[in-house]
Amino acid sequence: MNSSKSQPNDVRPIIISGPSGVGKGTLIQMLENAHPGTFTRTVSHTTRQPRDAEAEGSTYFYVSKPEFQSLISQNAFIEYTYFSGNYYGTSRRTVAYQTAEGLVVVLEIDVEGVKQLRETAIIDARYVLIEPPSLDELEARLRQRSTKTEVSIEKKLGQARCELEQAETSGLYDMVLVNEDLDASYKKLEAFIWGLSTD
Ligand SMILES: Nc1ncnc2c1ncn2[C@@H]1O[C@H](COP(=O)(O)OP(=O)(O)OP(=O)(O)O)[C@@H](O)[C@H]1O
Repeated sequence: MNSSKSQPNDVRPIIISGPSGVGKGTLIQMLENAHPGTFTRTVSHTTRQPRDAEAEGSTYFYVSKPEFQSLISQNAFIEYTYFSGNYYGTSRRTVAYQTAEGLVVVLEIDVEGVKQLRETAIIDARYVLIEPPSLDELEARLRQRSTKTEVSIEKKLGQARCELEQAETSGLYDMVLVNEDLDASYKKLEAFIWGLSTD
């Protein structure tokens, strides 16, 4: 594509969802590699302690629990979650700053999160669902990628079934992409972002 230098006309954040192992990270990395300076992932806020080599503002913004809770009450997050004893959230302001700098923010948000965003209209974004060609293929990708135990692969497949059923709610996504052939999927995603037809 000839757009490697030009920014898309539509710079609204791109929200990507889909089950674990479907290829979200792979496709996002391909976008970043092909269009340096166009896309950015967002930096989340967290209450967990920084690990070695993690820097404030590049891996996370580190805040205390009371600070995080105060931000929640100010409606500062597009979405947030409490996981393993800590909060994690995506701040509206961070996304707005990145967008104002001319970057297209790419966010990975699960189907439940997307439902909430659509209901509250808290962010003006474009929503993409990545689906596997089949659950068997998803299982193959999860196995190929990981050293995880049988239990955790079964768990991910169970979650995938639920997520895909939920995602069928009409109107939730602007684009549904079945990630069968990776290069073909990438081209469709790129064309969608640049508002080009793939017919
Ligand atoms: N179209 C494709 N065909 C075959 N393999 C693929 C395809 N897309 C991605 N993969 C492979 O599937 C595996 C899972 O991909 P990836 O890690 O990008 O998934 P993900 O959706 O980001 O998962 P998670 O949400 O768990 O981070 C990787 O090994 C990747 O190389």
